[in-house]
Amino acid sequence: MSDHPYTHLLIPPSSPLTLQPSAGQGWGIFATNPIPKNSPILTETPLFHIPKPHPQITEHDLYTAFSNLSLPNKAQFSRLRDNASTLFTSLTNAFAENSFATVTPPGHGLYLLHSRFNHSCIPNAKIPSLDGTSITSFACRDIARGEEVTVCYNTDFECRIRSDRHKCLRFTCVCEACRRGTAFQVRSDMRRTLIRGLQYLTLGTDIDTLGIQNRKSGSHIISDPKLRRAAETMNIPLPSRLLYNLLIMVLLEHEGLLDDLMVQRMEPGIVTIAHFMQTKENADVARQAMAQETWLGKLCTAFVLWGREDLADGELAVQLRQLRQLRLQPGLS
Ligand SMILES: C[S@@+](CC[C@H](N)C(=O)[O-])C[C@H]1O[C@@H](n2cnc3c(N)ncnc32)[C@H](O)[C@@H]1O
Repeated sequence: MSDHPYTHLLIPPSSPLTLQPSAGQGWGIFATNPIPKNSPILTETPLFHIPKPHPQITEHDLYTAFSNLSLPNKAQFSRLRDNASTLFTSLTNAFAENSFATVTPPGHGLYLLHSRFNHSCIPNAKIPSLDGTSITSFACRDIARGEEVTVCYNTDFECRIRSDRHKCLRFTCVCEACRRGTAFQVRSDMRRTLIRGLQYLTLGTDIDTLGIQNRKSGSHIISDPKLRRAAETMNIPLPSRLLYNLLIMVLLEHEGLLDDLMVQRMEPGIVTIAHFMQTKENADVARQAMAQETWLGKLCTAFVLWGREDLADGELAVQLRQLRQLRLQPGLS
């Protein structure tokens, strides 16, 4: 182990991290000190950046980029191994396993250290989308000294079950949510199936068809045809919409996925739904629910709304249908 090429990869002294073997997943990055939730973990600039979409990046582009590196950087690059074991068979393979997409400028960069983070379906770290070519990862929950730092390699895994996730990953994930035969894994699949169904009810479409017109819908998720039709035509009443969204938050929390970034993404929509209600009794319950401290508290308080309708249901359905039309137009997101 002492002479493994990764022991020569340079970690900035300011980062509380070390590289070491990780059971069943090659090597990984581990915390050498506690890392508090929301604090930065590691900032890294790419060894090189290629301003092209991935399929257009050729072996020749990579060879040119490699040739232009300084000698110490060439040496760093030469330490990369396929999952810490064998040499990569081509620059294209090495780049595929060690690069991240950047948004501005559009392209892909080769990041020696962030590519050493192993994947977890319940990660403790995140890498926000890249503005500029420098990456900073941060802790999405408290990380203990000695704990492995992990990120989720895909963006929509919160509503995908184990078998579905493994098709996307191309390796057999060994994280807690994937360890077969455990009670946690069984419950995890149940929670993620429920989240996917609840998303169908609130968005009117399945994750696999989101934003795509005329594609086979994932409508098997909701078996009741009446409920499915109501979801697809955006006719789910506001009180149910609120309950479905609160239930998603509770399920995400139980799954260990409700970090601050997720709350920032989800909360504004839930607050809007609560404020949109026009039937006074509903609006009063929604206000009381939203004043509760925890997501479970909000859900329990809102539960009396189950099965109710609201005066604003029709107006909301029209607005949501318009919004969906806009999203489906090319160039709009
Ligand atoms: C970008 S590398 C991560 C670092 C790698 N472990 C190393 O030693 O260089 C991605 C590869 O690590 C392995 N890996 C990452 N996360 C894993 C996980 N949760 N379970 C099993 N293998 C994992 C897989 O072989 C994957 O193709």
